[in-house]
Amino acid sequence: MSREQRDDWTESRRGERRAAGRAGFFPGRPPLPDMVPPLAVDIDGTLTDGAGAIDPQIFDVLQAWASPVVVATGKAFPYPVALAHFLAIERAVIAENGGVSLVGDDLVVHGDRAGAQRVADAYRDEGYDLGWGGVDLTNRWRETEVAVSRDRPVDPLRRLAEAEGLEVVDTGYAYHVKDTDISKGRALRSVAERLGYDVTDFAAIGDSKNDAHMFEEVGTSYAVANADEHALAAADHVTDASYADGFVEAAEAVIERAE
Ligand SMILES: O=C(O)COP(=O)(O)O
Ligand SMILES: [Mg+2]
Repeated sequence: MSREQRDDWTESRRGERRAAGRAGFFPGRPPLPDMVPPLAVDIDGTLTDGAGAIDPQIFDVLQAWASPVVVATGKAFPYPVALAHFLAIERAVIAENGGVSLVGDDLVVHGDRAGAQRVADAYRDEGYDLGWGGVDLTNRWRETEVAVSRDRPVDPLRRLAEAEGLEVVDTGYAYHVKDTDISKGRALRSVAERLGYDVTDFAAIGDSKNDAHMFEEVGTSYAVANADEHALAAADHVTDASYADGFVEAAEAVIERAE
């Protein structure tokens, strides 16, 4: 299959799924309206269940969503790209807490890894490892930051990060050593423009501190019930349900407001 054929196939699949979604063909789901806001959605703690696995119920919602869906995560770039690919939704992703963003073939790296790498090297020199075991798939593909397991000491990490003018963000899944001016919110402003929207057109759904900047930028934001204090404080709304159940609840609330 040539690239053009693949892209045509993806476009037609996306059209079929959206048509199915709008016709209410998905189990137990009313038809989705044509005009819904573009959606920015976090992965860990939002599209997952309590054990960290992607919850299949999110597939129908994201595939049928009639406006762009931006997957915005603290994870390294390959993770959201793979999720968008296998969902056959457009490639509009934010990775590394806003350090990298992609819209179609337009890839922007908003930072660099050098400072965070110096922090990681100094942390190791003090006798701490990053906590990911053998092959470090958490950091292997990172270009703008370094993530450390939450079961490792955070005080020396914060001290070393501050000495480099960097910050440590605890997402509930990892400690991220990153530039202070990089965020999902700043990257979403860029992605929205590249998609032809204003960032305030978006609805955003997330669960932790690294989503708070995004919540402050968008038109309406939802924290799922399992969110941390930072996300709960920054969100316009909080769902009753947790994890992916909370995501579906928030998505349905966005739809209701759009009708
Ligand atoms: O990688 C993390 O620490 C959290 O990832 P998330 O932004 O998708 O929740
Ligand atoms: Mg999260």
